[in-house]
Amino acid sequence: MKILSAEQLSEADKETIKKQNISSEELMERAATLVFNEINNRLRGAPIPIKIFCGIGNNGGDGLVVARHLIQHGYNVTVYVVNYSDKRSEDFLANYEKLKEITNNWPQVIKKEDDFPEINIGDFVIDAIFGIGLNRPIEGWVAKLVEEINHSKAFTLAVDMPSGLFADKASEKNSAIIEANYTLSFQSPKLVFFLPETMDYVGDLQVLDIGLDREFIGRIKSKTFLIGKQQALSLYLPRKKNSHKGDYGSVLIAGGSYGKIGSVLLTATAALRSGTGLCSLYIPKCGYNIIQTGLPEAMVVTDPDHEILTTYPKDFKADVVCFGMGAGTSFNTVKALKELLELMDKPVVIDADGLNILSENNDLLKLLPENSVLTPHPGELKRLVGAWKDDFHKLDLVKEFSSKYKVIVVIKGAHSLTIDRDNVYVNNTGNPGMATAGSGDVLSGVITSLIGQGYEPVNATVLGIYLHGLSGDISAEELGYEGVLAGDIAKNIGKALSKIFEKDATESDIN
Ligand SMILES: NC(=O)C1=CN([C@@H]2O[C@H](COP(=O)(O)OP(=O)(O)OC[C@H]3O[C@@H](n4cnc5c(N)ncnc54)[C@H](OP(=O)(O)O)[C@@H]3O)[C@@H](O)[C@H]2O)[C@@H](O)CC1
Ligand SMILES: Nc1ncnc2c1ncn2[C@@H]1O[C@H](COP(=O)(O)OP(=O)(O)O)[C@@H](O)[C@H]1O
Ligand SMILES: [K+]
Repeated sequence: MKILSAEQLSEADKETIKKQNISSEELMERAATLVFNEINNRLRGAPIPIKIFCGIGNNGGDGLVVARHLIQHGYNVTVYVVNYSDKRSEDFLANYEKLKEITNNWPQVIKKEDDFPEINIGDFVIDAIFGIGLNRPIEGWVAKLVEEINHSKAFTLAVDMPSGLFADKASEKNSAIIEANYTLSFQSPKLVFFLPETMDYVGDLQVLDIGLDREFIGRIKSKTFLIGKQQALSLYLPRKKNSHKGDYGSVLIAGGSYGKIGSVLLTATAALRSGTGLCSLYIPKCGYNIIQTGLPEAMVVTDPDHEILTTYPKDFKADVVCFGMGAGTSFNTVKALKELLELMDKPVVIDADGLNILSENNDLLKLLPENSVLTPHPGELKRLVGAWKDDFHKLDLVKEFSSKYKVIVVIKGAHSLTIDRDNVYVNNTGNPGMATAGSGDVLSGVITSLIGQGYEPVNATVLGIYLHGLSGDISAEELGYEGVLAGDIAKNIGKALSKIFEKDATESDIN
C-alpha cells in the first residue's frame, strides 16, 4: 500500500471530486460518516460525555459532521470550535450551519485560555483541530489547549491525524501534539505514524477507505510503501513439488566468538526454518560441539582459531553468505571480513559486528557487492551513517548511503524500514516482545535464507522483515510479550509463512 504525502492526498481529494462529480462537502460527509460509524459501533449508544474539538479548516469540518451524526443518534455531545484563525473553510461553514439546524446546543467557541472547558478523565475526546493542513507548529493558547487535552488523560480519538503532527516531516522538539489513543486516518496512513519519534502520538491506527479515486492513486508515484499481507503474498515464490534441497539455496553463516556462539546458532536455525536447502556455519573452533549438538541439520566449517574468526574459507561455495553476528571486531576478524568481501561478487548480508567493522574500516564499504543487505539497529546505524537531527534526516542519510554504496539498508525498530536507494518499505508486523536478545540474529537468518532461495535481495529483505515480525506476533500470542525468546521467533517462521495464505474476514487494509 502506498503511503501518500499531504500534498498527494490533497491532489487525490481534488481529482476525486472532479471524477466522481461530487462536491467537496459531499466528500467530507462521506469521510466523516465513516468516522461516526466506527465510533457508533464501539460506543453503541453509551451516554458518556463526548467532547469534540473542531478547528476551523476541513479537519474541523469533519468534526462537525461527526458531531451532527452523534447528536442525531442521541449521544451526549458538546462541540467546541477552536477558533485559531478567522479563515474558516467553506465546508466548515456549511457544516456549522447544518449543525445549528439540528440542535439548540450550539458549539462553544474557544478564543483564549479562559474559554477552555473542563476535561475529565472519563470524557471521550474527539480531536478534529488540525489534519494534513498543519503547516507550522501549534503555538500560544491552542498549544495550551492541546496540553490540557493530553493532561486530562481522557480517551482521545484523532480524526485523520493527531493535531500537531505533520504528515511528512519531522516535528520540532517539544511541539504541542495530541497524544491520541486511537487514530482514524483517511485513505492512506501517514509516514510519521511509523517513525520512532512520532509513532507514540498515534495510538491504535485504523485507515478508512474514503473512496478516493483508485485510478488516480494508482498513478501517483510514491516511493514509500506500507507492507501488508497482500504485498507479502505477492513477493512469495512458491516451492515446486518436483524439487530437492539443492533448489533452495546453500547458505553460509559466518560469525560467533567465544561466549557468543548462540548468535550464529539462532541465525542458522532461522535460515533453516525459512526454507533453506543447505545451511553451513563458519565459526571459531570453540563453537563446533555447540552447533553440531544444537542444530544437527547444519554443517560446520571451523576457523583455525579457537575463539574468533581470523580468515575466510576461500574454497567454500555458497549461494549467499551472512557475516557478523557475535563475531567481535578483533584485528583478525576484520581481515576475515575483508577476505570475504574481496572474494564475493554476489550480495552478502552483513549484521551486528560485521557492521561495526564496516563503520571502523570505511575502505571496506566499497568492496560490498551490489545489493548486499545491511541490517543495523539504531546504534549500529549511527556508527555507519553518522548522527541525525530527526527521523527524516535519518531517512535522507540512509538513502544517500544506500545510493552511494548500492546496498539495501534496514533500519530496525518497532516498524523496521527497508531502504533501497530512494525507496522506503515500512514494516507493520512485530511487537515489543521482540525486544529481546538475539531477535536481530534471527532476522539476518531469514533474509539470508530467502536470498539463497532466489529472492531478489530487496524482496528477500522486505518479505523477511514481514515474516520475522509476524512470527514474533505468533510467538507473543502463544507466550505473552515477556515470554518470547529469539529462538521462538525462529521456530515460528514457518507458521508465519502459512499465515500469509489465510483468508481473514476481519482483515483491515493495513495488516
Ligand atoms: N484530503 C482528503 O483526502 C480529505 C480531507 N479531509 C479533511 O481535511 C483535512 C485537511 O483540511 P485543511 O486542508 O483545511 O487543513 P486543516 O488541517 O484543517 O488546517 C486548517 C488550516 O489551519 C491553518 N494552520 C496550519 N497550521 C496552523 C497552526 N500551527 N496554527 C494555526 N493555523 C494553522 C492553515 O491555514 P493558514 O493559516 O496557513 O492559511 C490550514 O489550512 C484533512 O486532514 C481531513 O481531515 C476530508 O474531509 C475529506 C477528504
Ligand atoms: N517493539 C518492537 N516492535 C517490533 N519489533 C521489534 C521491537 N523491538 C525489537 N524489534 C525487532 O527485533 C529485532 C531486534 O534486533 P537487534 O536489536 O539487532 O537485536 P539483537 O542484536 O539482540 O539480535 C529487530 O528486527 C527489531 O525490528
Ligand atoms: K485531528
